[in-house]
Amino acid sequence: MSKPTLLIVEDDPGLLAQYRWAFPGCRVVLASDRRQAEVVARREHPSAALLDLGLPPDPEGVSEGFATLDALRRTCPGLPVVVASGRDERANMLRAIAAGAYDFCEKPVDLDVLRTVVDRALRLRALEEENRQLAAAPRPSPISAIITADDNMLRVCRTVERLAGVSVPVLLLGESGTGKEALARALHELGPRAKRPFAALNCAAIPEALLESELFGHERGAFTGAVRQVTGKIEAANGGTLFLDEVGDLPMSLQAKLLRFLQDQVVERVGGRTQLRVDVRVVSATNQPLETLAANGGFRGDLLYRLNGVTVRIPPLRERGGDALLLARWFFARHAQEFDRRLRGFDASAADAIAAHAWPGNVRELENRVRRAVLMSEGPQVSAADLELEPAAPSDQPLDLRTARAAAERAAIARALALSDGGVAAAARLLGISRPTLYGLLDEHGLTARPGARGAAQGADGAGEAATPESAGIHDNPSGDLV
Ligand SMILES: Nc1ncnc2c1ncn2[C@@H]1O[C@H](COP(=O)(O)OP(=O)(O)OP(=O)(O)O)[C@@H](O)[C@H]1O
Repeated sequence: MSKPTLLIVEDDPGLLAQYRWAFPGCRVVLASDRRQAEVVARREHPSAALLDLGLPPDPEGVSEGFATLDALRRTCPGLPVVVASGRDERANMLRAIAAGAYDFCEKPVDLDVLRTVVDRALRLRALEEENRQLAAAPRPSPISAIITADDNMLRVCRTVERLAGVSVPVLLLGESGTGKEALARALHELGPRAKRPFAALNCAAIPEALLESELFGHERGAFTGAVRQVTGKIEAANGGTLFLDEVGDLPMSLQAKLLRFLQDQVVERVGGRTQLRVDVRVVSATNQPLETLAANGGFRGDLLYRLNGVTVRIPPLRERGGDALLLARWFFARHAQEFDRRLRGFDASAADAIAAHAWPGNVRELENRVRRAVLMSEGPQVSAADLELEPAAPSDQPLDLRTARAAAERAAIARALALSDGGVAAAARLLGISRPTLYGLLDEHGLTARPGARGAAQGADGAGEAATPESAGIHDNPSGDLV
């Protein structure tokens, strides 16, 4: 863990020298007036501050001290500031507390007392930060195969989780590659049928002539070439779940037969005479507007009614906030490991292009592009060209200023996250803002950091930070920590 940063604002060189060594558990940064205090606070994001109220140009009064307190509270909201002031200045101390100071210490300070007060302020700050991170952490999807931080998609996942426990037929509506099959499997695996079979049939991928036998099976000799008895998907799914993908492509003749099965839960193999009782949960999916099809006579209304006990609409990837980048990083990590490629994530062009692309093929398209890029990339980082994506065109930026600013802010954050591989501390540094501010903006824009990156980000925060300028009152100490 890196040491917490303590900002000390004091104009007395003797006291500064004393303070410099008084907090071995902290990285101490110094400022001797309001301007320096603001500069250092903005750059160093201290966890606590100690502030002398008598500062130049009013070292005998308190006006500058109060102005500095105000400035610090504006620069670093939530920063606990411990105020130090001369004896018999109780009224000032109380005024400081009323103005938002965390605590006060009388001068001349007793270092042991001061250490205790500062320590308490630091612990408070750490606790607040931890709570904030927990609150802002991406809520995990209840379905392990689904990576998302988008509220609507999380709602879909929770619905699927709830529906898994009951056997109602579920109709999944969504564009190709949005995760319909993944969710159908989740409906099966999270429910009581999990130990029984899951059988999937893509109604659009099988020629009409073979589809009936695929679904219902056939007896030996049922038709030319039927040399042996074959079990259909419905029978194969007995006790478990049958997933009918692209159900909108089911030919009319089979729609009637499927309806009979759904009504009676019995199947008859092609060429057979016996009716077999089965217990099958049906989950179906389509990217076609079934209701319109039904209204136009292209799909049986009574079958639609049977299939959609509950309809779950899956949003396309382009409507899922920052999911494209989140998923891209996730697939990147997976495939870089799979292919043993030591790449350093996405470059800026890739991050921009991923955020700008409309993803007509949704998650499947995204995974394919990332997999290919991981395999083919020749540079240290994956670029837009590696992903075979057009560089993001600035021309579709909105003209309305407020929207344009929000879009630009969102794009910059997404880009910084991608460049820092989802690490919050590094992204905040790239953006020139504090981590708390970034967490706030992530919430505002519905973006997420790399799941699990928060701890790592915290650890990395102090480590690589170059905080120097003497002008801002920062000096080196022999231990190598900045004091
Ligand atoms: N949110 C997600 N997180 C991780 N992987 C996902 C997610 N959504 C989809 N996938 C993966 O993307 C691929 C495509 O998903 P899936 O086959 O479930 O889509 P689909 O909607 O059924 O597509 P189609 O309609 O073309 O059959 C699969 O490999 C799936 O595991």
